[in-house]
Amino acid sequence: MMSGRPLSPDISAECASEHASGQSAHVPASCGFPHAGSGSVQVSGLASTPASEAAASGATARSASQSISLQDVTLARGGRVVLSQISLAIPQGSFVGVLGANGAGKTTLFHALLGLEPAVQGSMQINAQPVRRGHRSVGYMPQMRKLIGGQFTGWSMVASALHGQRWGLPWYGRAGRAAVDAALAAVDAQDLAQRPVAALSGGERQRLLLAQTLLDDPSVLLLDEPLASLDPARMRETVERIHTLARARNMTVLMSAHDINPLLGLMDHVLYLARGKALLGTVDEVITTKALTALYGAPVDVVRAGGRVFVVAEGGGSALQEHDCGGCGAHA
Ligand SMILES: Nc1ncnc2c1ncn2[C@@H]1O[C@H](COP(=O)(O)OP(=O)(O)OP(=O)(O)O)[C@@H](O)[C@H]1O
Repeated sequence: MMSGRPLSPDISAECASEHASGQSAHVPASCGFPHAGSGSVQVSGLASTPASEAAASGATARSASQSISLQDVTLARGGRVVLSQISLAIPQGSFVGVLGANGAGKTTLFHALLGLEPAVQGSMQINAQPVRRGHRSVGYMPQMRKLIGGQFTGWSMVASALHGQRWGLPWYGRAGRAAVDAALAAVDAQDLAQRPVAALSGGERQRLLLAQTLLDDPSVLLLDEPLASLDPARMRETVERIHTLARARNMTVLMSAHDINPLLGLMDHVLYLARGKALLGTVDEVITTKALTALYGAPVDVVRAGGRVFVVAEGGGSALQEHDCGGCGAHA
């Protein structure tokens, strides 16, 4: 078994030199290199098919019940391939944890599904329609959330996502106001409506941000690290809240995270990104030493202890980094 020393805070230099040298056997799993690769895609479960099989069988992975489907999709940022020839299908109503080290491509994937980053190749559908920008059935909580300052109240902050204006002033109308009230109620945040956002805790702000994503009653929610900055108890509470909402509304949720543990028992599936590839399946299918070693192309150990899961790279260091979790210990 491999030791679990915490990751070096400055792993980027180590990753860069390993990558430049072309060595793969000892590349720390946490590097998550953008990888032009051979196009091999490892996807399991969920009616997902390796790209080659899909092509051979003529399967298109499209059906009305599929919420998100990707066929042979390659995504790049800044001219570098981040995800290569990914094919997968996620049924409506699935609660999916999107995992991967820094730079693995979680945000890139979300941006692509939002129509913000066109695919280099391949096709993407949401609700059987080609992905396009401004899809109202897709709710999105971005990773970098600037603190809204001043005396903005919780209600105003949620309402600001409605984009209503009249005579240069915010104008939401009766339906808009009702939508804001309903969204606040959905996340149990009515008590935050009249409080200044600047005076709210991180967890309370997260509830308001979640309320914003619900305004258009989306069928798909993309949540980019919604657990960042939360303490472990708040993390679990947040995941449970989102899970309950998703089940009640039959929403598909993709939630990126650096720690799988707050999601355990609630996720239907894990989408694990590494080295330009994706592995989709249940926790028991994906979070295994064999599956992750194959995905990373380097030895990775999955350790289960005390009801928690730890993914440890060879030579120590967690394959996934903790996020704002000082002293949590190395875990996936
Ligand atoms: N605007 C950009 N221009 C060029 N490259 C980018 C840009 N944004 C991201 N990248 C690169 O694309 C790769 C994937 O980044 P992405 O943000 O999707 O990763 P991530 O899995 O969300 O990482 P993290 O967990 O750190 O948020 C990284 O190598 C990153 O440096």
